[in-house]
Amino acid sequence: MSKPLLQANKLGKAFASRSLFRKHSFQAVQDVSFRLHAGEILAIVGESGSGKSTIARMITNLIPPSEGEVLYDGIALKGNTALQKKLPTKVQMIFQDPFAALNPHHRIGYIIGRPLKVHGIVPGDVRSKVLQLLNQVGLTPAEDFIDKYPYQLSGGQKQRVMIAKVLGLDPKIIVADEPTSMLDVSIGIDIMNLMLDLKEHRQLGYILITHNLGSARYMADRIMVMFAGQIVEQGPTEELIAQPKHPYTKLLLQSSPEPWREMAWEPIEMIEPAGKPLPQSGCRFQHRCPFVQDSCRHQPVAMRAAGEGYEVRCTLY
Ligand SMILES: Nc1ncnc2c1ncn2[C@@H]1O[C@H](COP(=O)(O)OP(=O)(O)OP(=O)(O)O)[C@@H](O)[C@H]1O
Repeated sequence: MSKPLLQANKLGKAFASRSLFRKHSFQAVQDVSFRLHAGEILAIVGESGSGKSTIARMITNLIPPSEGEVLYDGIALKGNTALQKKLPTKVQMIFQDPFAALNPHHRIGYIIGRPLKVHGIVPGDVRSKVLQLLNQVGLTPAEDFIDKYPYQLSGGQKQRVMIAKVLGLDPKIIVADEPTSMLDVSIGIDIMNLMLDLKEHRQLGYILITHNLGSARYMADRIMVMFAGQIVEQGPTEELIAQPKHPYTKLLLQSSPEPWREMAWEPIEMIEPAGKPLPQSGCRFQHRCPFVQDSCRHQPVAMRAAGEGYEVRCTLY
C-alpha cells in the first residue's frame, strides 16, 4: 500500500487541571495510533468526552501532543517549522456549526477569497477562483452567491461555503468535526454526498468525527471507536458494524437508533452507568463491562491484532 498521508503514533494528551487545593493532570487521550491514506475516510466515533476533538486538534497542530508524534507523508510535524507553516495546504478542518465559523460581516466572496490571498495561492484578483470553488461545491449560479452575506444562506449552503473555503487551499486531508449534525437529515445527506464526490475527484483523505454511527457507516472506509481517550477498536466499516468485538462497540451499536443495525450478539448489559470516575488501573471500561476478568482490573490492556487491518483493545481477544 502507498505511504500514508497522515500517521499518528502513540499520541497522548494530558491536560493540567487545578482544583481548590491541588493541581492534577487529566489524560484526555492515550496511546492513539492510526494511519490515513489518500482517498480514504476514517471515522472516529465515541461518546462525548472520549477524546475525538483532542485528536483532531493535535493532528491539525492546534495543540501539541504530550506523547507520541504526528507524521505527514512520513515526515514528523514536531519541531519542523517549515512543515508546520505549510500545514494549512495539507490539512484543513470543517466544523459542526458553519454559522459560527463564518464571519457575519463579510460577503461570501471575501470569506472564500481571503485565505487564497493570505497563503499566496492566488495573487491579485481572486474572484474567478472563488466562482470556480462555488461551482465545485454546488452553489450555482455562483454569481448569485458570491456577494451574499452568511445570514442570507441556509445551513446547508453555509456548510458548502465552509467546504469551498477549505478546498481553496487544496488540502490533502480534511478533518470534519460533526459536519452534518446541525443540519436536517436530507440536507446532511447532500453534504455527505458532496464530500464523497470531492474525495473521489481529488483523492482527499478525510477524518470524520461523529457521534452518529449512521454517518460513519455511510461515509467511512474504516471506523475507529474511542472510549475514555483510548481507541478500543478499529477496522473496516462493514466488518466492525457486522461483527463488533469490543463490548463498548457492541453497546454503542445496540444503543444506536439506526434501523440498519442487526445485532448478531447477545445484548450487552452494563454493570455500572456511564459517568463514573475512570478506574485507576487496568482497562478503562472495566466498571461497565459484563465480561470483566481479574486481569482487566490490574494490567493495562494493549491493542491487539484481530484480523487483517483490524485491532481491538480487549483481553477477550
Ligand atoms: N483544554 C482542555 N483543558 C482541560 N481538559 C480538556 C481540554 N480540552 C478537552 N479536555 C477534556 O478532555 C476530554 C476529551 O475532550 P474532547 O473534546 O476531545 O472529547 P470529544 O470526544 O471530542 O467530546 P465531544 O463529542 O463532546 O466534542 C474531556 O474530558 C474534556 O473535558
